[in-house]
This record gives sequence, structure tokens and C-alpha cells, in this order.
Amino acid sequence: MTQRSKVAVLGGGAWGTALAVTSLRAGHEVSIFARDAETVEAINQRRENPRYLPGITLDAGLKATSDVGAALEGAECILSVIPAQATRGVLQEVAPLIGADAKLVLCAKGIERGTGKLLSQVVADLAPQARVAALSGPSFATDVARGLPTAVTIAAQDGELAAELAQLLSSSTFRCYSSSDLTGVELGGALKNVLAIAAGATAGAQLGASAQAAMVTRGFVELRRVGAAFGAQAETLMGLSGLGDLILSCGSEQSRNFAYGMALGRGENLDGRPLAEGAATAEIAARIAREKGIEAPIIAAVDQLLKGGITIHQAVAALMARPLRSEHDETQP
Ligand SMILES: NC(=O)C1=CN([C@@H]2O[C@H](COP(=O)(O)OP(=O)(O)OC[C@H]3O[C@@H](n4cnc5c(N)ncnc54)[C@H](OP(=O)(O)O)[C@@H]3O)[C@@H](O)[C@H]2O)C=CC1
Ligand SMILES: O=C(CO)COP(=O)(O)O
Repeated sequence: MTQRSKVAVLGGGAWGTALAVTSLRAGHEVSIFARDAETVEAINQRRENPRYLPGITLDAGLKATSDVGAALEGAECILSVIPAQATRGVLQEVAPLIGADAKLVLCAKGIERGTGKLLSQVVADLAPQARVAALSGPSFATDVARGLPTAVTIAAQDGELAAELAQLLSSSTFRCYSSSDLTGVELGGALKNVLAIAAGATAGAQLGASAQAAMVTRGFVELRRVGAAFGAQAETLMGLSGLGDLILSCGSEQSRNFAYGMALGRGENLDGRPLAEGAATAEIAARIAREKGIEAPIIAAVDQLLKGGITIHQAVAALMARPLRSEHDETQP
């Protein structure tokens, strides 16, 4: 085990709470910032987070506060676990509280809708003093909170920082690999959510397991094309934050993105559903692909589906009618 540090977690949702628990298990002092007073009280008084992790008893020693300054005070490592589209707003508020040497680990999976920026670019805008990294990979919050074995990747442009963080956050049930491909790890996590919606919609419309497998495989081709255009390494996308997370999220209703897609495929009302980051990322991912001339028909179809422009049956019919081609088209990046 590494030296005991203070880890601050921004966000008292499912993933923030699970990462707080795992940080505690890695031997650190942990403080969660949650804006919701009831969540703070439930974590501190009853060792539970019934809104986001119902039925799970949290480890003793976890602390939560609605005072972000108190949560961040003395923290050597800050985990940002605020949904992607709210990350800028929260960082704007907390940036002055982040020290020059603080390690800031982005744990949300998304691309900023308004700007097309990865979250590390949002940090560069607002808290350039922070040493930024991203944590991503196949990991359901409930599995992690329950202490089931999980592996993720932590990436930073500075490979030594990534390795340091992997050491800091790993425990006997939470294995962190390190990487210097920050862009690849961020993109893998953000785009798999869009593809999980596509897979879920295919399942919801009862188009069959074969169609679902084709959707995921060809979706992965699009993920790799977008990754290549951003300079991501192909091996990164074949790893935990890419293929690994696709395997998890495109085949299980435990994934909120997959479940959201299922509801979409069944034609159900989508109001009031739990967070599905892919719904926010789809439009900007489709726009980025269009602007960069990247062929990404599945990502575009998810965007259209979410906007109500087409049905899943129309989307699949259009995908099936595309011109036949080599599976490995070298004309695409
Ligand atoms: N759940 C999972 O299994 C995993 C999730 N992730 C990623 O982690 C990110 C967060 O997901 P998750 O924790 O599950 O989401 P949840 O919906 O469970 O929780 C979101 C949390 O963020 C808080 N929040 C939202 N907006 C703000 C804001 N403006 N200021 C302060 N707090 C805010 C919410 O507070 P409030 O309750 O007050 O609204 C809530 O505590 C997503 O990007 C997701 O893709 C990654 C891996 C696994
Ligand atoms: O990212 C996740 C697992 O790795 C969680 O997926 P969902 O947000 O779709 O539930």
C-alpha cells in the first residue's frame, strides 16, 4: 500500500461514492463533496447513499460534506465525478481552491456538448495549475462499491503521474493500469456511452443478438476512427477504456446508457430516467465526425434517434442499405 493521502471526491452520486469507498480501501482519508444535504447526512450518519447506491452499506470512515472548501482542504488527489456537462460549472467554482500540485483525476465520461472539448481541455481552461489525469474503464459503481474485482485505466500526458495515481488508487479489488494516452482514455469512455445507447436501442427493438453484435462491432470501428482523428493510440482503444467498457456497457441493462437505449428502442417515454451521458455526447460526437469528415453512421444515427428524427427500424434499415465495402476500409483514418 502507498502512503496515506487525502483524497477529495467531487460528486456524491453513484460513481463518486463508489470511488470514495475504493479510495478508502486503498488506505486514504477521503472526503466527498455532495451538494445534496440529505446525501451528506445519509453517508455520515447511516453509511449509505440510498438515492444512488441503494442497498449498499458503505465502509466505515467515509466522510461527506456540502462544503466544497472543506472537502478540498489538504487534498493531494481530487477525483472529479460530476457529470460531464456539469463539470465546467463546478470547476469554475472550485478552481481557485485547487493547489498548484494537486492531482485532478477526471472520472466522468463525456465530451462537453457546447464546445466539443474533452474534460481535460475544460480543466486546461479553468484550472491549468492542476496535474490532470483521467480514470476510465469497465466499472459499474455498484460492483466497485461492493468490492467486486475491477480494472480501470488511469491516464495522464505525464506517464509518471499516471503511474503514481495508479499506485495511489489501487487496492486488492480495484486494479488501476496506467497510460500516457490521455486523449485515448477520455475518448474511449465518452464514445462507448453513445454506442451503448445504439446497442440498447437495437435490443429494445428486438432486432436480435446478431444485430446487436454487429452494431457494437461497427460502432467500435467508428470509435477508433474518431480516436485516430484525435491522435489517440489504437492500443488504448483496444484496452479497458474502449473495447473493455464496450463489452460491459453494450451488453448489460445495468448500464444506464444501454437501458436508456432500450427504452428508446421500445418507444418508451425517456423523461426522468437516470443519467445517461451518451445522450449528451451523441450530438457533439456526430458533429465532430461530420466536421472532421469521419464516416460515423452509427453515431449519427444515435444522434438522430435521440432527436426523434428517425426510428430505430429506419436507422437500421439505412445502415443495412449503405454501399457494400471492404470491412477494413483504408480510405478512412
Ligand atoms: N455509475 C457508474 O457506474 C459509473 C459512472 N461513471 C461516470 O461518472 C460520472 C458521474 O456518474 P454517476 O456518479 O454515476 O452519476 P449520478 O447521477 O449517480 O450522480 C451525479 C452526481 O453529480 C452531482 N452533480 C450533478 N451536477 C452537479 C453540480 N452542478 N454541482 C455539484 N454536484 C453535481 C449530483 O448531485 P445531486 O444528487 O445533488 O443532483 C450527483 O451527486 C458520469 O460521467 C458517468 O458516466 C463512470 C464509471 C461508472
Ligand atoms: O461507465 C460505466 C461502466 O464502465 C457505467 O455505465 P453507465 O453510465 O451506462 O451506467
